[in-house]
Amino acid sequence: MEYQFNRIAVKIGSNVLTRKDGTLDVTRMSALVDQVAELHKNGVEVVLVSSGAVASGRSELKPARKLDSVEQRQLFSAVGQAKLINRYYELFREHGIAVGQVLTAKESFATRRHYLNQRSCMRVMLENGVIPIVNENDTVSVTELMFTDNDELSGLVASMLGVQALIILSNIDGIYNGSPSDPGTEVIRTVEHGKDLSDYIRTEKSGFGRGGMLTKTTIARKVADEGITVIIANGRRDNILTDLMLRPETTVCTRFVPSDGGVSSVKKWIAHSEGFAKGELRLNRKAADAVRGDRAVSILPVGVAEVKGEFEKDDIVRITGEDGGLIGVGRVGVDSDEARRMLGKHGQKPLVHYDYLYLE
Ligand SMILES: Nc1ncnc2c1ncn2[C@@H]1O[C@H](COP(=O)(O)OP(=O)(O)O)[C@@H](O)[C@H]1O
Ligand SMILES: N[C@@H](CCC(=O)OP(=O)(O)O)C(=O)O
Repeated sequence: MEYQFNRIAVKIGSNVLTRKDGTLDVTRMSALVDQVAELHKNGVEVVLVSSGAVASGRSELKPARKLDSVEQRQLFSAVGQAKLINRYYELFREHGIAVGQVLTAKESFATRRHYLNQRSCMRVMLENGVIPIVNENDTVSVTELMFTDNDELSGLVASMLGVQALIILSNIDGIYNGSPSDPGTEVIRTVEHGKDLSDYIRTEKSGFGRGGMLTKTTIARKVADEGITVIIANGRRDNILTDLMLRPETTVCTRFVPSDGGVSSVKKWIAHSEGFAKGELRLNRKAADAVRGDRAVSILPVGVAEVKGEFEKDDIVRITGEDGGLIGVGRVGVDSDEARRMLGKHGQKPLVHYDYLYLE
């Protein structure tokens, strides 16, 4: 069989795995496992990012008192993740395939060392024919430091492992060019680099989801810019994965066309690290224009109007323009005290070298 990709990440959204009453949809899960197993047997490496812990725990329990949202998330995910991984384990075992659980948190990607550690964990699993099943560890994730949702996590995993495609499965056929429930609206089949979709995306989410279509679109764009095809499709459709892999032209989905420029491993890490930024370099107008231009330029002290916050050498900092708007993120070559001393001076080494600069 001729598959179009041989290493993919598949994100399965809460809504794909959850029935209307909140219980785990084992029939759907089993159908998806069958398809992943078929791909795996035909030599396609698959990493699964699966939601569904909170949703599947919720239906198991009747809390003794009213719980706040953090307690609910902790309790439901603790029970639900065990149930979820157990199901996956049993379903894949029927195909003779080993799976492994990777529970992670945003902090586990915070430094380059953490990031590489996560990468080696998943790489060694793939090397040994084990399918990693990744989810955020909702039992310990602190609200302010959580991933927006598993779309963000799946983008990070896809980028980190250098997959050829990230397939985001939700309960909808793709991104619609209007309200999905309005007659006359249809799925946008292809999204080219730079196409603005903001008019189409409504902020509402489906019943059990966390981030909604907005995070999917933001993540899809970022990942496609790194050279990875991103597909948003309906995980509730029969044979969706097999169809996407074998019959891409005739299967309804939204496909983000990947950029062809290769992005270095360090830049990929930086691209997904804005949430860890410790400080900020605010550029003057001339520097901002230069950085936004076509040429590859580093951030020199002479172009920085203000250094905000405290940071160490090699931390991630936000790069902003005169108006404070985000231009990019980068790994800074000096600590904040030294950066302040160098501010505005000519003939100094770059504060952020171009190789460690990711522009939005
Ligand atoms: N333009 C749009 N096209 C498609 N879906 C949209 C659009 N705008 C908002 N949505 C909503 O996004 C939802 C999918 O996101 P989400 O609830 O996060 O799902 P998941 O749990 O699978 O991640 C859809 O069910 C739909 O209600
Ligand atoms: N870690 C959570 C995932 C919640 C979440 O982000 O869901 P989704 O809307 O599918 O991206 C869980 O397993 O319930």
